[in-house]
Amino acid sequence: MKSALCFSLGRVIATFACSGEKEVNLAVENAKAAFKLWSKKSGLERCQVLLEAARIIKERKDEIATMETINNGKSIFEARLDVDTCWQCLEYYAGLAASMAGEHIQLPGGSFGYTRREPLGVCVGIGAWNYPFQIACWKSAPALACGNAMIFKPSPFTPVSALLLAEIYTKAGAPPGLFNVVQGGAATGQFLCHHREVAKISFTGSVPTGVKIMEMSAKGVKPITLELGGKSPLIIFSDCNMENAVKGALMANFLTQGQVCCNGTRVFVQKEIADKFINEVVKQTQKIKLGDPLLEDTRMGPLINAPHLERVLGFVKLAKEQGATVLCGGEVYVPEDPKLKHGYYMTPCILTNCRDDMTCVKEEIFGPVMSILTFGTEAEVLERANDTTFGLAAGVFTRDIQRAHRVAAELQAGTCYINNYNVSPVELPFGGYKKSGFGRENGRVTIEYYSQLKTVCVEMGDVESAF
Ligand SMILES: NC(=O)c1ccc[n+]([C@@H]2O[C@H](COP(=O)([O-])OP(=O)(O)OC[C@H]3O[C@@H](n4cnc5c(N)ncnc54)[C@H](O)[C@@H]3O)[C@@H](O)[C@H]2O)c1
Ligand SMILES: O=CCc1c[nH]cn1
Repeated sequence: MKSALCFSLGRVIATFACSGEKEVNLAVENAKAAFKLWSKKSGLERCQVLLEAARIIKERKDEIATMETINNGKSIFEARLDVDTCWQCLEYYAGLAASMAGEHIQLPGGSFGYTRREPLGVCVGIGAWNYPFQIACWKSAPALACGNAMIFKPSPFTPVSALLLAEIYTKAGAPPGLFNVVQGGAATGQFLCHHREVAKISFTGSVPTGVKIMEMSAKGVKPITLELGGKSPLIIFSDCNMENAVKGALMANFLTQGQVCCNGTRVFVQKEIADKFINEVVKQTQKIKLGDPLLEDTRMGPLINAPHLERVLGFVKLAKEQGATVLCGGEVYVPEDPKLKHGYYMTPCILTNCRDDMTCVKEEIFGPVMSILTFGTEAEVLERANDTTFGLAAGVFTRDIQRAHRVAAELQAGTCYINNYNVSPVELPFGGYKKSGFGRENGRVTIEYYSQLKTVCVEMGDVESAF
């Protein structure tokens, strides 16, 4: 079976064989062998390998970013920022690996107990196509730090950059098979999820696939992390710093051509400033440079593939039919450069006159489409912002510090941004409420999702038998 990689510019750049059951079994066997060695290493020894891998990522930043741009279509400018979040992630979990420890608990009569934080075994990571290298790092770094092995399956639309990570871990001193990449789509993913020897699955992707992963993991009673989709609200109060709010709205909608899970695509603007905000946000959106993603000044490249472009354009068409007004964009874009003419480009789109019941406001579009809604009061906007089955992220722009924290506390979302949007420092946990999933990536807490706690109870006296 072959999987063709379609570069977002419309050309096939490589083909990969999809892994079947036999290859998945082999990857699991190799991972088990690597786990035996790796899980016996001290935290400091694991830290050293992760730090060396982070160093190599930094050293090869431009090469990895270029590969990611070719892999996915995002601008080289953004791909470099993604790579920064990757080596930072490895450095962060390297530090935690070295300092991982259990507790000592004193019991009566000199007896005591202690806890050991132990790895789970062979973990599986399954990734989406929007942040291919970053997703592979965000999953593998905490997994390896805790002493696990990982088999990673990238999306068949972006199979390339995870292979670079495998090469880097090996160069950094990881045992062969510790981080293995298998290629393929749903069938390969299913072999991995059903495998008896797989201890944990960490999945990033859509809600419907997340439901299937949950069903498969339930059969094997396997712990899972689900990083799923969103339809996040961004609330702009009239007392905001307008310039920052406009910048924030662009950051919340147009990174990676709008194909970002936590995008704040429902932009609620307080009525008093709506006209001014809308004018400015349209002006700035029209300035975004589309084109060859490998050029330094490009800020938006093509969407991932033709069916996805059609789907996103379909949302814009439906929004118009349902009464929304297109203030800019929402159209196919054909760059002047003839070598780009087969790319899947569209212009970034701003919709106004939106209502909460419109499809563009309710469903995840996963493209460069911002829906603007107006509101009157804080209580009203909170109710509307939370009226969604998703809960990945949310944002608020205001100068009123009490209001900012009050609103953040009321928003039903895993991450709330105050006066910024779509920054992802590795120190902060990231993950969803409601149908956006559960479990977390990044931050100290992720150690708990890749390890299990063993309690050792030690008797220092004689057994007091009940019999
Ligand atoms: N919350 C997050 O951190 C996060 C990050 C990035 C993307 N996403 C979400 O991902 C979605 C877009 O990504 P996508 O289109 O690649 O998602 P998708 O669900 O179609 O695919 C994700 C991965 O799952 C695999 N897969 C598909 N069917 C499977 C099955 N039955 N069993 C096992 N594996 C299977 C795919 O091959 C791919 O590797 C959006 O909804 C987006 O919001 C979420
Ligand atoms: O797509 C969602 C994951 C993400 C957000 N920012 C960087 N990565």
